[in-house]
Amino acid sequence: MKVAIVGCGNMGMAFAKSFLQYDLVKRDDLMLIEKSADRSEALKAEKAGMVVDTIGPRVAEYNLVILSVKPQDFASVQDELKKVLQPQQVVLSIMAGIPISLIQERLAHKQVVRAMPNTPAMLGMGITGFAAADEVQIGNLRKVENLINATGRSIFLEDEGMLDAVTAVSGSGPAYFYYIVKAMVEAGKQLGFDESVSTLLVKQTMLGSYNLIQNTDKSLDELIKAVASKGGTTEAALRQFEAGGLAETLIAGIKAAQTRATELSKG
Ligand SMILES: NC(=O)C1=CN([C@@H]2O[C@H](COP(=O)(O)OP(=O)(O)OC[C@H]3O[C@@H](n4cnc5c(N)ncnc54)[C@H](OP(=O)(O)O)[C@@H]3O)[C@@H](O)[C@H]2O)C=CC1
Ligand SMILES: O=C(O)[C@@H]1CCC=N1
Repeated sequence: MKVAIVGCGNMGMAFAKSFLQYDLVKRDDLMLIEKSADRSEALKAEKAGMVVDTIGPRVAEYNLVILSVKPQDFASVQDELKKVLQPQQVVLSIMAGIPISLIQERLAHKQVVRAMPNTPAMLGMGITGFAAADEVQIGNLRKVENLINATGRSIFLEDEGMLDAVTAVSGSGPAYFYYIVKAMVEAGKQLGFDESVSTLLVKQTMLGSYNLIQNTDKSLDELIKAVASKGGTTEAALRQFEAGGLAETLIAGIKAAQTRATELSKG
């Protein structure tokens, strides 16, 4: 399969590297289209594929074209892409917010898949929600799904409308996790640990707790209860979180991310 990637930043490269790692795409069959000169130099040094700075006629030779520029940059690629796209090609967009119908209209192209991955894709541990236009041939959809699965796990959504919710929950999710880790590390520092010790305490706690979630049949409430002894320390912390509306704030933040995804769809 020949794959062209338009915009080779964090996510474009996470995809490229996963495809190469699982040998789903050969280096010679990968075209990396990147505008930034610094980034292009770095990509050339990595020898991950052919690096070019603009969309040209050769893009027509690729089976799949991945759009991984920022949503705000879609306008800067749509006209050049429209000129070269062929009906049998598939476009896979990972741009937040922008709906399939708008991509189809701007590119005058029918076979469009839309996906929302997350940065753990860099380690092959991502989770991606994806949806497809009715016009995407089933064989093509399977091929795209296989490529996405090289970056981790995936969920096919019949209802494209839910992709903005995927964006809010798991697309942006890694940043929420880092934010909480950072606050816990800061708390450890304020309690007297130096940064490295505090970071070790928090990282190992997160790793162990994640594995407990994965390896138990207890619910999250039961897991919390198993830590929070009656009249003990955890209860004191949880009471403070409740008083500060921590859960409500997190939920409101995630809803704000969904609202922003919907705004991005309007360009
Ligand atoms: N980061 C994340 O966690 C996730 C991001 N996404 C989506 O993935 C997309 C990419 O995000 P991310 O990888 O973080 O962004 P990056 O900024 O890291 O990568 C985008 C790259 O595209 C380049 N670019 C911009 N315009 C063009 C152009 N006309 N031709 C070729 N290259 C161009 C940018 O260059 P320059 O910097 O010079 O503009 C940049 O290097 C976004 O649409 C985002 O919504 C989806 C899921 C998760
Ligand atoms: O913040 C963003 O807009 C992108 C989409 C999901 C994660 N990063």
